[in-house]
Amino acid sequence: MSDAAARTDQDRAKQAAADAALKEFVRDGMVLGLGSGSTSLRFVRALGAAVAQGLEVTAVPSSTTTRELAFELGVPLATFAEVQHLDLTIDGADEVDPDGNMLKGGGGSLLWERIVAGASDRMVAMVDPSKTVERLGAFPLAIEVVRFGWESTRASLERTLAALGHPEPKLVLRTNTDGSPFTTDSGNHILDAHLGAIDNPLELDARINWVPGAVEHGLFTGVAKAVVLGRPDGSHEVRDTAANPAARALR
Ligand SMILES: O=C(CO)[C@H](O)[C@H](O)COP(=O)(O)O
Repeated sequence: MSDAAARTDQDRAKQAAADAALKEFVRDGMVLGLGSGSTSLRFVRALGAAVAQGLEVTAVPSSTTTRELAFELGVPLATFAEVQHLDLTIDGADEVDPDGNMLKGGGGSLLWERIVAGASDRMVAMVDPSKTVERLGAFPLAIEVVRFGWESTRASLERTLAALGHPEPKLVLRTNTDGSPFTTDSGNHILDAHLGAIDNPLELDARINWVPGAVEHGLFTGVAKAVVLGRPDGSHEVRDTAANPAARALR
């Protein structure tokens, strides 16, 4: 299959996941968290259409890009100054394992995504088949770091990752197309850790945030309570991941 055909298939699958997430999980009166990334933007467009037809929801976006699109589409928005408790967050993911543990942050919005998901009763992930994996880690693990001393933070992270069984981890400063460092909505940088495979997601999740200067990372263990898998033919499947052992261990 050509790259273009694969992309089209992936686009259709993302659309199927976004449409299904809206239909299966969103109800009148909900306060919603909106994710970031292309699948989430598809969800926001579907949500905007539903709002135009009378659906009543309020939403808290997890990035400036998502906020701008939702605003443009007339989705009623709120900030955390107005609401602190959300019913449901719907977001995309870069990888998801059979327990529902995820790698996120490909779009660089992991910190706000984590805050929005953390304020929600329930988080549901939308994925296409290319995102489902037996073991996380082929996709780089995004680690958001404050700009001050990021080089030293990288060295500390390398030591931590090595101690956790990832010898000589490669941590790459994320850049824009012009080569300048990528900056998140919170003004931080991102280091992408190329680990290859993550055998111990729960331990890694707990340990990375101990490193001074590391603000957040893209390993979301036990966060997704369900995963909506969209397929190129427009069908979908909902996987219940609420029984994730990581979710139990975190409580
Ligand atoms: O975590 C994210 C952004 O920080 C996205 O949800 C993730 O990268 C998936 O993106 P897409 O839907 O474009 O494949």
